[in-house]
Amino acid sequence: MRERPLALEAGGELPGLRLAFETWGRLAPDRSNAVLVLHALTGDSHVAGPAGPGHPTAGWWEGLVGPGLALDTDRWFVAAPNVLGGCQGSTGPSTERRPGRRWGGDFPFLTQRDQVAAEAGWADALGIDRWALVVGGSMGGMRALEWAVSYPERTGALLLLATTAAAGAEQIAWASAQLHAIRADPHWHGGHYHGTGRGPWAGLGLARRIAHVTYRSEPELQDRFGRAAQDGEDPWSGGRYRVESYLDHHAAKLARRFDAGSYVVLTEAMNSHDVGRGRGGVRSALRRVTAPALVAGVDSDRLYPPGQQAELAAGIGTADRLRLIESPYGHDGFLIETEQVAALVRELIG
Ligand SMILES: CC(=O)SCCNC(=O)CCNC(=O)[C@H](O)C(C)(C)COP(=O)(O)OP(=O)(O)OC[C@H]1O[C@@H](n2cnc3c(N)ncnc32)[C@H](O)[C@@H]1OP(=O)(O)O
Ligand SMILES: N[C@@H](CCO)C(=O)O
Repeated sequence: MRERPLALEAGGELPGLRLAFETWGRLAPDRSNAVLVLHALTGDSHVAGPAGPGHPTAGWWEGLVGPGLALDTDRWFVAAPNVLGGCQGSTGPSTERRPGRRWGGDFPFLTQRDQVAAEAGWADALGIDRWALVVGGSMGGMRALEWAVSYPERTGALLLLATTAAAGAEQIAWASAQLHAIRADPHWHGGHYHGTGRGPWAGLGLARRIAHVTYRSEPELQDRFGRAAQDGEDPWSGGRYRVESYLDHHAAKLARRFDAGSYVVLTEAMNSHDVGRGRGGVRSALRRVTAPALVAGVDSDRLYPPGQQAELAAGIGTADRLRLIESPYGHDGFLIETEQVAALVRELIG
């Protein structure tokens, strides 16, 4: 819980904010072994570990964090906050603004910088002045970059995965379609639906369908599903193609575990991302990074194409050449190809 309100970049302030977090390993007496892991849009603080109370699924980077793994918890103290504006324990639209009243559609507009400022306050509370490594992919990579630019003295090393210096026109365009899908749902009610027993779940599901296609690659979808019909269904008489059923599954799964209001707030925060804003542009901002850095893209990523990571690798003076994760899975490759991510972690801090 932060005592002071957080002053927001767009104006106004957010009082009484909380960030949920998880940690693994032990913080060294000199506090030099702390690693910050930042999750993507619908991720959470449960980076590793089994499913259990409060965690309907196993960790999303299972295989990366634990004894003997790349983020070896016998050596590193790994910490992961749930992003500000999210819905897995941190303050967001679904949390109470005051007793009995949720934020809903009154939750303020956030930027990645606001979210990182909140994380810096949380790091202060943990007593961590400097991270040995800050790592994140996609939206987590945006925040990792903001950490390295806003707080170079607190960022010991930097690993950026499948991310960008600034949200591009196409990324904003895809996001815009998703925002419209949610806001067009008759149960959206301007974001004030919490506690009514109903919500814009159809809209959130539609947003996830749109997003999920962008998270995967065309060859993967073609190889995996082709033109096949879903078992027992006929697309020519009201049934679905197998790929439609797959998207329906991901839509329903997200609608069960994620808040639409958070999806809107986080998507708008991603759209706002421009590390160069107020800093003389992207190139000038990237020159602020002092941490040894690695930047990697996924070779089949059509949402955050490797050209965006090439810009980062070229602009960050301390970065090595651009690395490519080889994967058929598109943007989600940074979540799925954990062995290749582990190799990058080891190269940077191993
Ligand atoms: C995994 C979590 O949700 S953890 C919670 C935190 N979440 C995050 O961090 C978000 C990050 N996760 C994600 O974005 C995705 O879930 C990923 C990237 C991990 C998914 O990657 P993959 O393992 O490649 O999953 P994939 O896209 O193949 O989907 C598999 C699911 O589709 C289902 N599926 C496959 N084909 C079909 C079909 N024709 N019809 C219906 N369902 C189908 C599978 O049964 C499986 O279901 P399950 O996930 O409920 O077990
Ligand atoms: N599948 C990931 C990708 C976003 O970068 C998520 O849902 O968070």
